[in-house]
Amino acid sequence: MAALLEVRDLHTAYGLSRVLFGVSLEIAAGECVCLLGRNGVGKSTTMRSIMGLTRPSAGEVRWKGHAITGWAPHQVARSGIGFVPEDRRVFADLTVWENLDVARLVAGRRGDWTPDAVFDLFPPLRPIAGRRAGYLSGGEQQMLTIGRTLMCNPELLLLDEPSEGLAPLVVEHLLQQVLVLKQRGLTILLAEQGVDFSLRLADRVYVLEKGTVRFSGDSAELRDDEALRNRLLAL
Ligand SMILES: Nc1ncnc2c1ncn2[C@@H]1O[C@H](COP(=O)(O)OP(=O)(O)OP(=O)(O)O)[C@@H](O)[C@H]1O
Repeated sequence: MAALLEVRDLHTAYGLSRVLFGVSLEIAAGECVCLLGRNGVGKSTTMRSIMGLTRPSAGEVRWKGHAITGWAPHQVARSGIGFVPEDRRVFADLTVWENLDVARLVAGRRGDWTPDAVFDLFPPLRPIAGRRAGYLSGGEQQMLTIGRTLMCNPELLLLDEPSEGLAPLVVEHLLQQVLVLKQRGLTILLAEQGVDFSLRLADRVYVLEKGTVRFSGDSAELRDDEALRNRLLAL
């Protein structure tokens, strides 16, 4: 299995506060991989380190066989990695459609995604295309943030805690929509605390604990072994 993304022995700190202590992981093209683990174990920091938003102090990020460690976030994005951050940043004063169109203008990557294709994936956004994004619900904002990232035509999508703070029904819809992306062959790295959400989506998981990988394996292994799940995730 040739890795599309390879993270090798990543160490990252915020000032003097060390957060990652040698995280390594791999994702092959078309895979959906999940980073699982409790609050504060370093899932977001791993994603931020991949994106170049927080510079690792040691280790390497390789994308399609090339080292991209230390690249600026816009260079990483232009190389084909899209990031949907935890805090769902939308341009509140722009309409839904404008939020999507802006992404197309800055993307600099050719591909199939258009606002119309995003509305096909997320039908609830179509009737509110003219509404300012600041007035959307949490679920609509999450769809828009994912849609905006898709407009940059990524080959790998990093999704940070997409289900956080959303009602169960909204999470279920979101899960179906991410499954569609997976079925279309998009490679996905997901960070989640929601174990059910993750295990239904992911092919493989990495469980993080205090900035290290405590377990890696097939999702089915965790799904079928309650004792292992309890031990790793202390549910
Ligand atoms: N900008 C920052 N400055 C200082 N410390 C930070 C910063 N961002 C995160 N941290 C700390 O780094 C640690 C790991 O945080 P991180 O967000 O990567 O964890 P996480 O597993 O994604 O959890 P969460 O679900 O809370 O996002 C935490 O102790 C957090 O307080």
